Amino acid sequence: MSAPTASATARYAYLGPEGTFTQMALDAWGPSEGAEQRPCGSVDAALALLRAGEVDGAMVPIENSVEGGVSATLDALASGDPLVVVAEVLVPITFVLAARPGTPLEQVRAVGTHSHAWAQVRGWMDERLPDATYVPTLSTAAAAAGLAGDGVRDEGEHAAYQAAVCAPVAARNHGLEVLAEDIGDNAAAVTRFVLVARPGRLPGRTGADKTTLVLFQRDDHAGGLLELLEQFAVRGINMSRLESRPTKASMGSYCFSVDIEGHVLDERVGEALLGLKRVCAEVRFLGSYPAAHGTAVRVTPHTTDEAFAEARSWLHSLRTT
Ligand SMILES: O=C(O)C(=O)Cc1ccccc1
Repeated sequence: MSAPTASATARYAYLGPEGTFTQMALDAWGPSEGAEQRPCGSVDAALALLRAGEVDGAMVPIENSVEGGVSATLDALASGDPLVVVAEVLVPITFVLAARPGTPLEQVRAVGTHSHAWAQVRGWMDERLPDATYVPTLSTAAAAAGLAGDGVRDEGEHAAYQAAVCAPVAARNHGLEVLAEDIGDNAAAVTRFVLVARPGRLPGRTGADKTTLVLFQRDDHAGGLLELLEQFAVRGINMSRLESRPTKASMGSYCFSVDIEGHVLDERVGEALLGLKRVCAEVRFLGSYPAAHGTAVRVTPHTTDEAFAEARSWLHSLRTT
């Protein structure tokens, strides 16, 4: 099937409200003029709309260069009705500290934001607001909205924090004052977002592709993880992410969430999947899609499609003569 492109009539859910980094990723992914954007309060809510068929795709954060994997997304994709990643987007992140107009920095005792944003401004906070406590919110823009009193249930309800860490656009949207700009500890911080769809849209091969898998072991035994990893190693497949997540079935039971370089249509990836299928209790295929960096995967001479085809025809000749 063809690679997905943003379509004017399509409907996309995203981790909202308006002004999140996830919305920036959705805007950066495709020309969304005419396309419907549906902000959702959580990653789970966005994926539920997708599973229910109410939207055609959902943009969600999956990983960032400072804090690692976004557990809510990894877990939601590892269970429930199958979904697949059809595109990835990298967004450079710039954080501001915003407050209701007239709030001096000294009056900030608590700060609201998304857990991944907090992890990226911890150094700045330690230096400038060492006594401030952290109040987790479902997104950075939700923290800004809560501060401004926008969208709160009860008129009298006020946020339990005096400042929010959010994108400059979220501060603007809610009429907040920026107390400090560029407060991220790592200027090179990047977050990776994925566009998820219901299965049935396998993006074409580009030569610079990634495949995402969740691997469930049959049982817990010595060398179990090695057994999974060697399926990639012997076929010259590089991994770009590996995380263990609890399966939630029992204490100590983990599955492995993995990104590898290559497309399911590549022979070496197909062969690795066959190997994994034999040794795993379950292999969940979460899609093959173009890598955002666009750099072609380096393939060693003995793991090209041609090398596999040649070996297969040699075996066939042994069996048929
Ligand atoms: O809360 C947001 O704006 C998001 O899109 C999630 C997030 C939070 C922090 C860094 C990157 C993405």
